[in-house]
Amino acid sequence: MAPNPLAAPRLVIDALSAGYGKRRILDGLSLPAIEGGGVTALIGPNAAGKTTLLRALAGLVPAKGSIRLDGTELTGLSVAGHARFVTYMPQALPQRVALTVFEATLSALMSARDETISTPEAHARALAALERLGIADLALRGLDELSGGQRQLASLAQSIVREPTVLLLDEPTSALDIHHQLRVMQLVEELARERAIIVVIVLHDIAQAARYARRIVVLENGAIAADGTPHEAITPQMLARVYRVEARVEACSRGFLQVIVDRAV
Ligand SMILES: Nc1ncnc2c1ncn2[C@@H]1O[C@H](COP(=O)(O)OP(=O)(O)OP(=O)(O)O)[C@@H](O)[C@H]1O
Repeated sequence: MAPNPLAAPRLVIDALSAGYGKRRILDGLSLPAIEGGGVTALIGPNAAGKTTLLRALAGLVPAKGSIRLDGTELTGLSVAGHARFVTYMPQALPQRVALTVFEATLSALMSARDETISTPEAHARALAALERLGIADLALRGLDELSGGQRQLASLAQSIVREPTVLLLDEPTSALDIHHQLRVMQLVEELARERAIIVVIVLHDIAQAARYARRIVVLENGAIAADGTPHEAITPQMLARVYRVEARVEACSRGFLQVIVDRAV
């Protein structure tokens, strides 16, 4: 059964195991449904398994167990089968290929669609994606001529233009200055609400995760260490246990949650 486009989609992960060769990184991981309409941030220390989880959701590492998007079981589908529903933006910046930013965005759109789409409409959508990210001025520049941050924005344009039901973003702001970090986070949050899609985003900036995500999932050693609203998940106790830092969690004058780290322990 195809996902119902009228209702916010639900992604249910049940007893998911995934890894590399014989090495299991996720071992029977289950999560209450991730719902569309808001951002879910996936945080946790280095090597916790965050990328592995996103890659398993995108069908890019072998996985056992169940990943259900509404009525559709994703495990067992081919990479192309996953791509009908899920778009994954990897942490590594895209290869230096000889396409312009516009051509790469257009090509990402065309490769994601089952049905045909008229050329003017495809062009309009590609341009709209670049405009939303504030990089329309880069449309005719070659991908191989861009700075690291510009390449990250171009890569993000290729992900959002596909209009997936599930958007998985692995540290999409790691190369960006503070203006572009906030711009991207605002856009991602708007897209989740406007299109009622599922967005799962891996972030290392805990305060940014708290500000833009509706739900925070903390991963540690391939298992869930905390899961809830930012206030529920981000606590001094969690930071001490999972990140091994002594930290205070306080609201700033505008009510945004701040993490003040005093020392590593
Ligand atoms: N291609 C691979 N082959 C073998 N092991 C891998 C591979 N990719 C990752 N791993 C291992 O899987 C574990 C989890 O890695 P993963 O990249 O999922 O962590 P992460 O939470 O995303 O980390 P980081 O925050 O450092 O990016 C690590 O121990 C890592 O060494």
